[in-house]
Amino acid sequence: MVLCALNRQLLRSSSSCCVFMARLQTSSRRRRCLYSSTHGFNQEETRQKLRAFPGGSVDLLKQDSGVAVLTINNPARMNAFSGSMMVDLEEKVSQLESWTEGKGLVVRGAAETFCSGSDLNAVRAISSPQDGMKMCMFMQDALTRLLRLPLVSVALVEGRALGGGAELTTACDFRLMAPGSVIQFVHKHIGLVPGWGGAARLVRIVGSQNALKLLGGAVKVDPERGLYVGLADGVLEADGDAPSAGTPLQQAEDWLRRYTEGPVPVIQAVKKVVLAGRELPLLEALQTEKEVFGTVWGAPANLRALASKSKHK
Ligand SMILES: CCCC(=O)SCCNC(=O)CCNC(=O)[C@H](O)C(C)(C)COP(=O)(O)OP(=O)(O)OC[C@H]1O[C@@H](n2cnc3c(N)ncnc32)[C@H](O)[C@@H]1OP(=O)(O)O
Repeated sequence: MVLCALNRQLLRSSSSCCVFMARLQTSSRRRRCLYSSTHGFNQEETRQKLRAFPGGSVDLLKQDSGVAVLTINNPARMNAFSGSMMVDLEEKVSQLESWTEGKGLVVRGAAETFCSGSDLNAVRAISSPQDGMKMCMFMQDALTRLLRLPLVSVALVEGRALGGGAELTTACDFRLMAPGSVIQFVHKHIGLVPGWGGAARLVRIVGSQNALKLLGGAVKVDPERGLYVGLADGVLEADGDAPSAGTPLQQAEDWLRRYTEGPVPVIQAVKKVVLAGRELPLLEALQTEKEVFGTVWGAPANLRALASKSKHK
């Protein structure tokens, strides 16, 4: 009886694991959106609405090293997200989904500050609950897909990451903070809670106790506190303290290198198994791990390593 139940569970998890694997596959076709018409969501219609609030851009630079740089670019508004930038972000995520040679991603803001969240002018203009929900679903989809990319990603936080900007940092695998930088979930101060998936992700990163403190108190998280609560994974050298360390972007790329060094299929496989463990119940995560394992076992990188009889001293 117990075995039957276990078999049934395995069968169920095996089919949902296949769905998860299919979602993980890097392909040139556009991904299925997190929300659909059953949720009252039409992605194309929302895109059109968001484009009515122009300004700034989200820029993508794919490098031969396999590490891309995504820049939130609206310095006149402390890199706040206009509507057209939300559309830009989703398009850049689509481009990264089909980047077969990619291994890593740095997400940063232009002009030495990260991002001050939603453009408050757009927020005021689309303050109806229906439009707010559409923007929320659009950004949840874009940021969930950003975190699910088979790339190891890091948010390079200089200056401030406020509101939606703080949420964006949680859509990366890691966060590096520059001296003097601040991550702050200011939502409570403007009568909101995170809506871009930031609360759900924050709980997974720092635990529910710390998440409640950071959201409930709209706490300013500086690098020291960031390391303490586990929101930050590293702190950059201050400008001038160690000139040889390079610019913040160079430091972030150097920091990321230890995770992106190696063959593309292996790096992508590492990210996929961690993602499965992060998002799926145990049985489904195990199934996915098996599928991903099957893609690297006996593959060229594996055979080369075996032939070289490498030692791990
Ligand atoms: C679900 C998403 C929820 C959200 O993200 S809601 C948005 C949350 N973010 C905020 O409330 C940030 C509000 N802004 C601020 O607190 C301050 O501007 C900030 C970022 C601390 C910078 O302060 P300062 O260094 O004194 O600079 P400043 O205030 O003069 O700002 C320079 C220019 O940038 C503008 N700005 C900053 N954040 C903005 C935003 N989110 N939307 C629209 N415009 C924004 C600000 O209005 C100012 O423009 P201007 O020079 O007056 O034309």
